Amino acid sequence: MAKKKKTSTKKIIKPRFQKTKSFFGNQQTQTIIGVFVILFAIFLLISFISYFFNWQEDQSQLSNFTDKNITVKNLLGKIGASISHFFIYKSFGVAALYIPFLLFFSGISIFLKGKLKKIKKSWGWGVLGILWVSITFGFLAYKNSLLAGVLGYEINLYLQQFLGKTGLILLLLFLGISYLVIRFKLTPEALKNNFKSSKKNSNEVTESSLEDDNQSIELPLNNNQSTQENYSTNSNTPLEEEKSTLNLENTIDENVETNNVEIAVDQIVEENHVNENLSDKLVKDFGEFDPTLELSSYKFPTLNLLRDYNESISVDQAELEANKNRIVSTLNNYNIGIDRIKATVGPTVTLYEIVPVAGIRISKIKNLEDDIALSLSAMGIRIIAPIPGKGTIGIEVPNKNPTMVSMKSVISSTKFQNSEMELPIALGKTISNETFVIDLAKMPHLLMAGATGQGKSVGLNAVLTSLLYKKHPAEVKFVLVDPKKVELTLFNKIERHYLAKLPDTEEAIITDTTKVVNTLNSLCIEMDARYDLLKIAMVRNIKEYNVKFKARKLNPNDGHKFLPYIVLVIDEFADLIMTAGKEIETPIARLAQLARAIGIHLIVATQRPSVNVITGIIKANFPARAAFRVTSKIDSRTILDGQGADQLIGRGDMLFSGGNDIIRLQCAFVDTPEIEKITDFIGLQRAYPQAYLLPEYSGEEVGTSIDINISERDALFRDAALVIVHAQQGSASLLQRKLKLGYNRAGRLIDQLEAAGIVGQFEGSKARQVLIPDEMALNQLLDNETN
Ligand SMILES: Nc1ncnc2c1ncn2[C@@H]1O[C@H](COP(=O)(O)OP(=O)(O)OP(=O)(O)O)[C@@H](O)[C@H]1O
Repeated sequence: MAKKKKTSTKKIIKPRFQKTKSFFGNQQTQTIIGVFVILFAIFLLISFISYFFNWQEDQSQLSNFTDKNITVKNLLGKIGASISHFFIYKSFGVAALYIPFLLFFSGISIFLKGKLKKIKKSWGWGVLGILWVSITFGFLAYKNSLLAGVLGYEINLYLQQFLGKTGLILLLLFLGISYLVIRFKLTPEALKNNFKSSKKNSNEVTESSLEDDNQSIELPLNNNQSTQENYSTNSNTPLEEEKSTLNLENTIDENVETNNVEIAVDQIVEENHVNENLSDKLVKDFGEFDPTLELSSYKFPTLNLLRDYNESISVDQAELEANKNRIVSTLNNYNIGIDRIKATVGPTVTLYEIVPVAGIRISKIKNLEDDIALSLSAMGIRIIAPIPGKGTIGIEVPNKNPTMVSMKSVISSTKFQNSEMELPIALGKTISNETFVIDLAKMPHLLMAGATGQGKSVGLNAVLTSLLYKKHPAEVKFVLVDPKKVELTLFNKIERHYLAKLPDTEEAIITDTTKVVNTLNSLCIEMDARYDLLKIAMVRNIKEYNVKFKARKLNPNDGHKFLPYIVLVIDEFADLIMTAGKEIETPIARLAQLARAIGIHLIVATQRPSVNVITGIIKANFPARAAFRVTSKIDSRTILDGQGADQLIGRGDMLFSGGNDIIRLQCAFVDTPEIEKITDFIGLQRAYPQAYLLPEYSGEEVGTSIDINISERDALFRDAALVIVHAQQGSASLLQRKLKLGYNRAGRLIDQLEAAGIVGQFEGSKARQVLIPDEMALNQLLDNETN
């Protein structure tokens, strides 16, 4: 609970704070502020110094600050005199001189983009020091008004009242010593060590000067006498002196014999060491890695690009009353008594929450759904029995005058604006008129279904718009698949900002089935590559990886890079499955199963949510489903695992299931002109040199070579041959249908069959001739080949 409260306060403060932060974080602003502070410090220093010489004469003039006839002697005029008077005379006395120095170093620090923390620290200590000096002078030199300053003197008097003079002396001593100990780490040990090291330094100086005096010592083998002298300078007691002399004599004797042999000693190479971990140093020097830097001047689309609609929900009291009466009387007809009834008016539907009298079975009301709908003579009635989390029964009845939910209203909601989700999507509004925001990164894939004209494309646009309003081009990339070739074309304008594509392709938006297969396989390669990067970085998901990369803990020379999220949007999925079958389903299923951790998320929309389109394996990996109106209960069950989507009223009325509960929403409406404005706004800004490039996938071309090696034949070659021979018809579409293959693969198989001499040559629109009469002949041919 407490935690919740905390986040909500944070949410309110953040946007304004972020603006200020980015203003001050701006390099130009920092330079200007830095220069200003440095010059102001110099201004203060000059005026302070000048004040010490002229204060008595200037002081009397200050009361007439605005009088033109009155002049002051301070080098920096009336303002200089006034400021100095305030800081020196009225406040801290001579200690105020430290203020310009503090300002000067702060200015330098800001100018050189130093750390704010350091500046704060030096000010903290500086102000304490100034106070201490001022109070101490207030106590010791109270007669000199410039030494102490009024403030220092007054504090000193105040403290004297409580502590007496001796007490104050002791307190000042204690504070002064504590200051030195904490600020400059001045402990007795430190002083002792300092003293020792300075003594040692002076010894070293003496020794080295000795060496300088007696250069022959460099070659001890030739000059015994001086060596002895040199060593003995280090001995302390006479005994030690004697020992060392003895030892030396021995060595010297040996050396005398060998003194002609030269010895070359390799220089000892000292390894370099650093005091700071490299990544910490990099972060300190350059700050955290900022992925948005390349497009640092990028501006997010503004809210005024979105249209305003008249959106205030009007509550029609008469309509509410009439519906209530009809509900009560219908239920009474079936002997269901009602205890209480409450209405919540939403944008498209009104929820009537009913508390039945004790003893009524909920299933009884649920079974009467159609009868109630009939008696209310309205489509779109949905009965929720019971409402999860409440003991009531809900009946949703469409409003006579539904209200449109504009994209602007959901994008501008604080719920969306303050959301700290990875991939926030404002889908629409709930029945209680709250903006409904979901995190695509958590879902992690979304399946959208709805009959034609019920709002799917608008829904997809709402998803993309949400991401464009919240994510920088460096953070998210879209792969758009649009077989209809019309829905997503406008997004072409933001290709170099937000889209990803295969290398060597012209259009980023994919409309062709072959390219879809290649792109899906390329995404699988990207997925595997990302998993490798995650493994090397020893992190579990893209979020942790990017945090580590930003903290400069991953070296770009090892292949590490900032990983943007990739959102794959497929419109008209049914079309693709029908034309390319397994070739599409396999990579989709693979991506859906594995891609969540590495930041690839799928949004798949289909008109036909039938089981051969949304297969078990796809369904199992898409826990989040959005259903617009569908035409049958079966379709509703396929998409939502429950009915209800067939009861919706269309035009963006939708049910969303995030895994458990099903929520009724009115999808936000965004029109083509609005999308055009947004994409224009983004598209006209500076962009990356090209779209984000996906890894190359070398899908084989159709029918390139007839000379196909037996070992390179498709695994389904024999099955395909059988199909063709049985049907006596050499067509690729037959293979597609019978073997559930994609167009490409079927085409490749036909080529292989031609190379094997099973079918004849390509004859335009006619099916190819089949050259093998029956299965036996086929077996014979294939067996001969292997022998
Ligand atoms: N959220 C909404 N609010 C209000 N009206 C909507 C909403 N969504 C869709 N509509 C209306 O329904 C029409 C059709 O919507 P849309 O083009 O999204 O349908 P669709 O499901 O994509 O159809 P198709 O599958 O044929 O492309 C829109 O032109 C608009 O008038």
